Amino acid sequence: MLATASPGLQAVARRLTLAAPTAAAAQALCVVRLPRRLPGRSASLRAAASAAAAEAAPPAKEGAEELGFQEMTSGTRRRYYMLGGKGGVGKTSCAASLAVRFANNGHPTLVVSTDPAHSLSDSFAQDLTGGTLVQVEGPDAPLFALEINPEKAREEFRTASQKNGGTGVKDFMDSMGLGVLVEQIGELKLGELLDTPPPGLDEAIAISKVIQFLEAQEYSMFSRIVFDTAPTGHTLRLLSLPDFLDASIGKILKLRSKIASAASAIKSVFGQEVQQQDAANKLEQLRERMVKVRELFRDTESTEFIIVTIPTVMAISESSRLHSSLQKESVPVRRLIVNQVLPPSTSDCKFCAIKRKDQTRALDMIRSDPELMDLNIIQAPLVDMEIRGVPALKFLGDIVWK
Ligand SMILES: Nc1ncnc2c1ncn2[C@@H]1O[C@H](COP(=O)(O)OP(=O)(O)OP(=O)(O)O)[C@@H](O)[C@H]1O
Repeated sequence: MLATASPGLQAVARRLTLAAPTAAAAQALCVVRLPRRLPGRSASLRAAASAAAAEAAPPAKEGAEELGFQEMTSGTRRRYYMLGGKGGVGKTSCAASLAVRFANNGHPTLVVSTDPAHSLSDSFAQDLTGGTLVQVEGPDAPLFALEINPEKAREEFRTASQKNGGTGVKDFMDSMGLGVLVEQIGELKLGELLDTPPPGLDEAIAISKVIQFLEAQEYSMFSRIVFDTAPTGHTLRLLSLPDFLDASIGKILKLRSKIASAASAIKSVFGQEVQQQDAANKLEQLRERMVKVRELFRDTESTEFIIVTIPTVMAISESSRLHSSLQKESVPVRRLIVNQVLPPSTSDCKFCAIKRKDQTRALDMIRSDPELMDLNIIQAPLVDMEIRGVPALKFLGDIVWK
């Protein structure tokens, strides 16, 4: 693209990609300038935030339900917010900024990443890795982060499945004329199910792990839980996963009961019954948790899925498909964040004018898309530097979550 661009455009593009975010670059690009000094709570920061918010205010939409931050923060009953969308649109930045905003409004908050490629640590500019609760330094009320390691979470199921079967059992059952049952188990590919999991299983296990955690006393303090989910494809597969697991685990459990009587003989020779039982129990547990994940996703009282997008045709088309799939699965969606919107400016920068026109077209597309037009649209401005660290997230959060 650079090769065919005009010299002027090339110069701007070079500045876009190479330059450190200077005041001049920000002005040329008409982005919202993040205050250079971000002490977090200074009056100048608040003033800058509200000026940017006024600039980037979403157009009033007739007939749309008014959904502000007030509504998100009211009440102490626990609520879950899941942010999802296409890769790279700003899911983590929006999720982390929402978590900071909740914490600064007095809600003990937990922000969880279930994306196998975590970026919470990068976003908060703090080490939050390790798969356990880590307190985020900075906000007024307690804010904890949890990066779930899907690989680790899957390990226990894989271990159980590896114990399931083996040639010793097969030979023994063959000799008893029951080899066909072992083959049937083999066909179910129980081991493979967990060794090379179907897409979405990692994410499902990660979320189910969180549900398991949330039942523990240690987690009872959190009144707001924000999920930074994996990109769209994972989310969609995750939603269809409980049915898939229901079917395969259901078959396994049926077979287990068929085998039960014959297996008692095996037990005395190989001690395998206990292991079979163990694997089946783990799978049954997994299935139960998947059902809970599905219930959580569909609970309109406590859960909301927020789609994050950017004003480009490709991202909006994907958001439209995502919303359609979420609706089919009865997942409550009420808000759409359009991130990285160029705020209005009096600058005559040609690049910005073209870019803004493109974005305006994309925003119009949202307003006429049957899947998206009824959602509450929140516009988040493009700021002139990477949003990293609590003060920057607070800045973004104050603009986005009004
Ligand atoms: N409004 C914004 N203005 C400027 N930069 C932004 C904005 N929102 C996000 N970014 C930047 O865009 C990059 C990607 O953002 P982020 O990691 O939040 O996206 P993501 O959707 O979570 O990505 P992934 O799909 O890879 O997890 C980051 O460098 C972030 O700082």
